Amino acid sequence: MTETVERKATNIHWHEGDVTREDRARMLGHKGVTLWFTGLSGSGKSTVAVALEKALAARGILSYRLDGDNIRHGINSNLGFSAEDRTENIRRVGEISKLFADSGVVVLSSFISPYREDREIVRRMHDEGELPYLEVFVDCSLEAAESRDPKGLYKKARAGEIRGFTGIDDPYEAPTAPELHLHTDQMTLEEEVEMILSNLQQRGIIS
Ligand SMILES: Nc1ncnc2c1ncn2[C@@H]1O[C@H](COP(=O)(O)OS(=O)(=O)O)[C@@H](OP(=O)(O)O)[C@H]1O
Ligand SMILES: Nc1ncnc2c1ncn2[C@@H]1O[C@H](COP(=O)(O)OP(=O)(O)O)[C@@H](O)[C@H]1O
Repeated sequence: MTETVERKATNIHWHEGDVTREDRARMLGHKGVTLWFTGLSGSGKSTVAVALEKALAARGILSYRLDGDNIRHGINSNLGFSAEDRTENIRRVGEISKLFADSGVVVLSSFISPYREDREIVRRMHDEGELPYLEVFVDCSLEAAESRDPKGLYKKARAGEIRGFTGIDDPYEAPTAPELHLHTDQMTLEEEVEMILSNLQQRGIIS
């Protein structure tokens, strides 16, 4: 099991159930998987996840979105944007994604997740749990993301009102071997959704 932080509890034991992951997949008619959308703010992570969720629902496939902004309102409301907090954010949402994927859901996790090592830890968590994990690089030039600026955050970052903003004065380490690579400044949203759906079909995750 991946130990990414020191475990404080002792005398704890894993408890197996009688209903298996395969049983759950049979009930749902598809397997669980985590699709991990990584990219700059404004690259299109949330937009693609929302459109994909809709397309999956139309096919009777249960998916669930985990989104940086939303998760930071709740379970991760005690985390900011320092490197340490971003790492802890990704560790927690990695574990949450793994639980959802184990339950049989198609998990759509959208987080900037700027550090390669943090993303690799999430991948390893899934590998060790024998759960499919697909990294989706939502790729877009900084210029395009900044010109979209859907929340006005780049403007604030340029004005010095936000410090440590990814792409401006904080790093983004691009994936080197993502399973899927979307160029959202060159493709349409429909093409992006279609590309993901056909990849999931090819892998036998959905029919
Ligand atoms: N300093 C700084 N850097 C980057 N992003 C910032 C920052 N401050 C606030 N925001 C808003 O927080 C959203 C990113 O949260 P994430 O949980 O995805 O970030 S991370 O993965 O921990 O890096 C991000 O959402 P998206 O624009 O959807 O990516 C922003 O809305
Ligand atoms: N091909 C595309 N794919 C995804 N988003 C696009 C595309 N073209 C334009 N956009 C726009 O880019 C913006 C992306 O914002 P958002 O999805 O919130 O990004 P992120 O979640 O990565 O911060 C939206 O306003 C969206 O309409």
